[in-house]
Amino acid sequence: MIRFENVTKSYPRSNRPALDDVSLEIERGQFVFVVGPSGSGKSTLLRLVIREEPTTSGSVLVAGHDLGNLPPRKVPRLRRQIGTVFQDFRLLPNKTVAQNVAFALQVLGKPNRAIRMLVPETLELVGLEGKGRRMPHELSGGEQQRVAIARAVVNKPPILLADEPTGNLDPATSLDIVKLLASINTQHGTTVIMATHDNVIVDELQRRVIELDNGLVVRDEEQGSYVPRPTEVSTDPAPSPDEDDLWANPDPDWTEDVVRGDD
Ligand SMILES: Nc1ncnc2c1ncn2[C@@H]1O[C@H](COP(=O)(O)OP(=O)(O)OP(=O)(O)O)[C@@H](O)[C@H]1O
Repeated sequence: MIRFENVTKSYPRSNRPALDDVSLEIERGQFVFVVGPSGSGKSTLLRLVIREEPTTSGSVLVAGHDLGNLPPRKVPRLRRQIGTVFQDFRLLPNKTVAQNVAFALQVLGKPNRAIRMLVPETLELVGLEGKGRRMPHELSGGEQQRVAIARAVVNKPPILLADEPTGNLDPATSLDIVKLLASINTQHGTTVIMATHDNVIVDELQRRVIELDNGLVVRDEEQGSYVPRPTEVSTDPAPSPDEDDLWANPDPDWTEDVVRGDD
């Protein structure tokens, strides 16, 4: 379903590639942890899957489509197949929980009848039944992340990307959130790729683990754990959070496309 063929990604003004000749394949319905120290390339790997960034060399294929050959007008269609969840929730602060989730369907031009059915169904899936009228600031961090997950999956995308989704949560809440992602994976067959530093979670879930170090895949195990190596923390600054904020900076092509309802 997702294939990286000898993918190298170099950012301008960087003295080493963020991903260096990475080849891997993720089957439909898999749950995969991408682990590694800060700066090892985890977020870059996810960004390439939604074509937020082009590769420098090599190919990324999603459902058989080489993203390097995807015309810009088809990028919105790709992104509709991929839900995204981030560390910082990215909820719309002035909308209720239900409105946050509904908004993801409204921008896709879904009819109100479908929205009225899908929103409560999805809030129940993430354990937020009865909380649809709350505002985001009236929720705990774990609940806010559940809203973000509901928003990401309400359109039933086949792929869900989660970039450090537990980074702002305490250990018990983190485990609950990852168990929710795992249940979405098993119940709905959603392919889940989760970037994380959290070795406790990785050890608990015992799923496939792809470990990156300095842009290289150093380990790929079907059922693995993760032992972080404290000496390998990168000194490069992390990218600013706004750079990959799909919600704050929607791709103009994407917005136009969804407003037209172009399929
Ligand atoms: N937009 C960018 N411009 C320049 N360099 C970047 C950009 N984004 C990432 N990098 C660099 O690419 C490398 C990999 O970064 P990436 O964010 O993919 O790592 P990561 O493993 O997700 O890190 P973290 O766990 O801290 O989020 C780092 O050296 C980083 O500084």
